[in-house]
Amino acid sequence: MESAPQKTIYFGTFVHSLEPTHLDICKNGAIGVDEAGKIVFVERDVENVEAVKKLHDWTSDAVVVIPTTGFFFPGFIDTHIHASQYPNAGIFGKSTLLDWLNDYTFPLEGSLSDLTRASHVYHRVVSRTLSHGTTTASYYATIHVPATNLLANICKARGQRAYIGRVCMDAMGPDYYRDESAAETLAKTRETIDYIRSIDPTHETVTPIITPRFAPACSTGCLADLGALHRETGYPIQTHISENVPEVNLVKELFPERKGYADVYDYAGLLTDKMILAHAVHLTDEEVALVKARDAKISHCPSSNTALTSGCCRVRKLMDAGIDVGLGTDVSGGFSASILESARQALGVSRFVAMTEGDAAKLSVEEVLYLGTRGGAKVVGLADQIGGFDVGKSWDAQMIVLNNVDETAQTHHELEAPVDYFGWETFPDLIHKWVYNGDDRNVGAVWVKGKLVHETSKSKS
Ligand SMILES: Nc1nc2[nH]cnc2c(=O)[nH]1
Ligand SMILES: [Zn+2]
Repeated sequence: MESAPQKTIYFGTFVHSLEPTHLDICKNGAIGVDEAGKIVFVERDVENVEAVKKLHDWTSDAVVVIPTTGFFFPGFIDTHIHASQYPNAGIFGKSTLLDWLNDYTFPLEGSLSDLTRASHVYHRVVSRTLSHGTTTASYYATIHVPATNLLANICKARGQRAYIGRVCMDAMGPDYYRDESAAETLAKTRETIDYIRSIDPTHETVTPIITPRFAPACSTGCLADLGALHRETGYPIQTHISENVPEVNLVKELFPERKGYADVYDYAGLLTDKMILAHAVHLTDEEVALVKARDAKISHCPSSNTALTSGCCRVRKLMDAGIDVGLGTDVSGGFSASILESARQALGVSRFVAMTEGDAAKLSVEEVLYLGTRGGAKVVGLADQIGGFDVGKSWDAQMIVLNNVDETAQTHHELEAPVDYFGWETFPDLIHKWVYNGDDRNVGAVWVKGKLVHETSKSKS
């Protein structure tokens, strides 16, 4: 469901990250958004909408007022998600990465050669991520060009900003699910790039992303070709790195001439400021320095790292090194399509690290919200457009509504949301309650570029 954007004032409390440790909470705010979905003013301590309209010579009557038990928040950015794996979310048993790929993942991905099945899966995952407030996602599809192109169509039609990656793998996987050669990998990747260019030439909504699955799944020639394609086209790249120990050892075996895992990508010309590296759990100090030197980005995927017992990522260390970090759900290594769940898991994992390495490792609620929004925007290369409520940025936002349990209140929002608001909490406390207890029932509406892309039926009034 979409509606055309019109000049609109969003009125009420808004919350967004300014820096990792600074969450800006503005009560009685007013944000003006133009027909192009751009934020044209941000006012604080506003008395009423009429005063704001007068101040800005605003002629449109469109106003969205947040319920008193809610706030506008930037849309979440999922920096790493496998759209094709969504049917397996929650199915992984006691497996670890390499056996999980063979036993659960390749068979499912292979089955999406069937376009009817792919259509079903991709519609559902886009609906689900939008309902969780994800306004931008960096997707992995499969090796199939038609199904990958279909994912691009669906994201474009639904209005979700998306990076669409055709998965490249010529050195791993069953016969029915692998590229026959590096030449085939390159040709099919170009096909998807051309298709996405044809449906969205300026990449307003969907953008191709070059997607070598991970080093062990790609021949040296394939990686080099994709590095050259990146240089030629300037399109971003996504892959996995140092997720679990057997995988790191496999890379040492397969690429003995390279100094390490990060060097495999660097040598191929893939470790650039447009690279999103998922996981980065077991990077050495030298690799952290190399990632920083190349300004490559990291997607932290805590749900997945715990589910597949891959390890505990030292996020504090990465942030302290000055690396841009965002959050990824990594469905279906991760069991949930919600970035709010990833934020919660990031809090938990950082506490496990703190139990052995000291309190400095602990992330705060403010920090994980930063990673899920402004941090994620840097990771996907859209820091100038999304991630916060600044003039000039796009209105990519979600309306968060809490459940008002004050029986004497005049206004009761109808959402049966799982975070109870008693009325005596401080606003920062409410945010903490939302992060630890909230889910998609708290998401009343979602906008991308000013366009309504999701609304829960009960929030319509
Ligand atoms: N979590 C995860 N790691 C990978 N490494 C290579 N492929 C995958 C994948 O699909 N998921
Ligand atoms: Zn992944």
